[in-house]
Amino acid sequence: MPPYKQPIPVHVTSEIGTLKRVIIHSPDSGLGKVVPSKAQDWLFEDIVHLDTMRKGEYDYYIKILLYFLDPEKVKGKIKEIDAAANQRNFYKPEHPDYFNSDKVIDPQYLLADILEVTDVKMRLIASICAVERCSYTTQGQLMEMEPKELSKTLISGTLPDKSMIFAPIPNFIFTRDIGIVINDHVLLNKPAKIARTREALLTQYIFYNHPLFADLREKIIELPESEHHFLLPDGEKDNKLVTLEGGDVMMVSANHLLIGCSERTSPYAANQVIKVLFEKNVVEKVTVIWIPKKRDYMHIDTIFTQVKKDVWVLLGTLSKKGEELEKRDVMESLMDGKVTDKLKIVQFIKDKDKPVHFEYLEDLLDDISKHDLQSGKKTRFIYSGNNEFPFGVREQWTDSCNLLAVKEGVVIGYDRNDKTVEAFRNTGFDVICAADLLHAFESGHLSPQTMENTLILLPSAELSRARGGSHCMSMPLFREKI
Ligand SMILES: NC(=[NH2+])NCCC[C@H](N)C(=O)O
Repeated sequence: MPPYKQPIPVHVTSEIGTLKRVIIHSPDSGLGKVVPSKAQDWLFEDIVHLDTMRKGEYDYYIKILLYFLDPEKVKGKIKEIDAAANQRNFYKPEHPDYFNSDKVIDPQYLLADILEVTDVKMRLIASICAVERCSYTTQGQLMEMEPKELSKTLISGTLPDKSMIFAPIPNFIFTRDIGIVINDHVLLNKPAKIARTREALLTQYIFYNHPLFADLREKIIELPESEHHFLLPDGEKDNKLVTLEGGDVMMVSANHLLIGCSERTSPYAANQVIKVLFEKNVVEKVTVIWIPKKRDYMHIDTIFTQVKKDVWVLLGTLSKKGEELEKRDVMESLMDGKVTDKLKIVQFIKDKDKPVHFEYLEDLLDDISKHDLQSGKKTRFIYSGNNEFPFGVREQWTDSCNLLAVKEGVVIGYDRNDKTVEAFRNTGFDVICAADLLHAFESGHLSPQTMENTLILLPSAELSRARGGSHCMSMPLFREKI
């Protein structure tokens, strides 16, 4: 069997252990089909320029991930890969020159693999056509397609002749939200928004059918709906909704999972997750964080992420810091409308009746650093926008708090969040932009193994308009233990 077909280990016990395998999805043509009248429904606030997003931004993300996770694919080859004559073929999952890594994995590639099996192909086409309300003729047409082309079509919604048969799924680049690895289990998502339904369906088929995940089948967790949910009158349905997206789930240490209750993840789903995980003995502790149901904070990973055992980046206005500032200067808050939306944080421990309450986000994060991760150091907090009004909220909106750790202390973020970058520098971090980092890797001045305490800046004018950062654009499958 070629390496891509052998089962791979799947295991994540933290947010910061050295990243070894990850699922990402390069912006497909569907992102270039978003129209203003649909942008809100499809969860975009703006129209992105696809070419710039790919060449000028996302391709850097891929090269950096490959340098850290699968260096042979890129080391010494960057010039060649990006030569105009090669037309970005290295980045196209359907092309023979595709980088084809089993460490940095695109679901489009996996989907093409599983569509080789006729039974899977038939069932998936039927399911998608039911959801997308396609005609019987369209189903037949899809059945005739080659797996690689079909995979592209099922994602982008566009046939090879460029006609559109259903809506794109432009948020598929945010692979964080499709599923989450919790120790050696994977929890599949139940998206809250219709725009993300097809992503969940494709992911379900990939995890249940691709040979890479053959050893994982018994460990896939799907959340059941509440019993007899279909009998509930409309008014009562809301309380029993089971919706959950990966941006609200964080594996902070082997025994401890965080779940956000947000615009996207319902309390009922959080309850189901806790039940299943405790029953299966997957974790001992689950902390639920209620955040305001607002577009700006769609998931908890838009409010905070982890950088090192003892360092976190977070939004000040929702934290202790925010409240301290408010108390200090009432007038300022009256003038600028800065209001602290208080979070509610409750921790459940297996076999203990009484949950533990945390007043502030910093208290919880400090507890994780000191007790779960044994950092042995004073916990440090880096605030979005350096906590200066109005930069904290401005930069949070462009994902200053949504960083992906490729190893402990080395994180990828966006280049546009100047004040947050300044805050990183003040905390002793090096800051380097993606292009300079690649030069330094190619010339041998830096190496992924020796780098530490660094914020890597990704160009982000287009990517940030899709409302997600590098944390959202990654679904870690394997991280080394810390
Ligand atoms: N984990 C995340 N924060 N994901 C961001 C998803 C952004 C996407 N446009 C949406 O609204 O769904």
